[in-house]
Amino acid sequence: MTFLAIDIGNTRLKWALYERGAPGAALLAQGVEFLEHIDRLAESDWASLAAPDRVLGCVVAGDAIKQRVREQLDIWDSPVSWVVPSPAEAGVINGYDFPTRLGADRWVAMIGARHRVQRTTPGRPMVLVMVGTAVTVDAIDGDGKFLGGLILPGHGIMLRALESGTAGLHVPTGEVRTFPTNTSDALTSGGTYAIAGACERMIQHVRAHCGVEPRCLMTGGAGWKMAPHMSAAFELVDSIIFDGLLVIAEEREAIRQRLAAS
Ligand SMILES: Nc1ncnc2c1ncn2[C@@H]1O[C@H](COP(=O)(O)OP(=O)(O)O)[C@@H](O)[C@H]1O
Ligand SMILES: CC(C)(COP(=O)(O)O)[C@@H](O)C(=O)NCCC(=O)O
Ligand SMILES: [K+]
Repeated sequence: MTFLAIDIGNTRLKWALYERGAPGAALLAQGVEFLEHIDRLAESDWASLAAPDRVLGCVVAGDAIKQRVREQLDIWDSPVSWVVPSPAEAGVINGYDFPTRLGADRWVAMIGARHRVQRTTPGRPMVLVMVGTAVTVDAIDGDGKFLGGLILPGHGIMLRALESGTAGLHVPTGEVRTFPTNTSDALTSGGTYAIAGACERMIQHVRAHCGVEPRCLMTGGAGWKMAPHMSAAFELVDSIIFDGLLVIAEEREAIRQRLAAS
């Protein structure tokens, strides 16, 4: 039962093919495509893959992009589903005012992260940071309840906003410095520490609310840029969204089999 997991963000599509749809399954192939190039997946990366038995995706890039990916998936007859955030799934309770309005990537990542935390430090609250096009900083308590989260601009959006709103900030990328002494370093450091500061605040909020030190996990395409500059110890786990899709796939298959047997 091979399983294709797909994560479509606002910048890139990430995919991973597993031997089966369950946590710990062997990874058979994976790839990344910028959204500009997704229309060639069927004739490039996916052309050499055998049809997966199941496909599960999460998408936050909008309906037009989703439709273009559906067309690429048409090379196979595989059943395709997309995750829609619900009030509760796979051990996570959705605290959003309107649960379906939560980003599907955040929901799936929280499920993946919760399972990782439960395996090793059960009952620990956590702070989950995703550094992609945007940055999200989400809090989950010890019972698996999503308390709420922050959304802020990612590095690229922050820089473009500053460039377009000013006359004097068109400069090359700089370095992260404690005391930046040129415009490039000031911009790069400002963005990095804005994100780091938001994470620190959320850690304080969770600590105060739960009375326990949270576990801190980080993922996303730009996570490696942020990780060295965090003051708390963050575990960088690239696969959190795929881990969440594997957990959801396994749960849904178990439910399907129970229904079929009854
Ligand atoms: N080698 C790289 N290729 C693409 N993006 C990168 C790379 N290194 C860092 N990034 C950063 O990662 C972000 C994309 O991360 P990703 O998690 O794929 O975002 P999204 O899920 O929003 O599509 C880009 O906005 C960019 O800032
Ligand atoms: C916050 C996001 C834009 C992050 O997207 P990304 O950076 O992964 O492309 C996405 O999760 C989203 O569109 N969320 C819907 C709104 C919400 O979560 O409240
Ligand atoms: K994402």
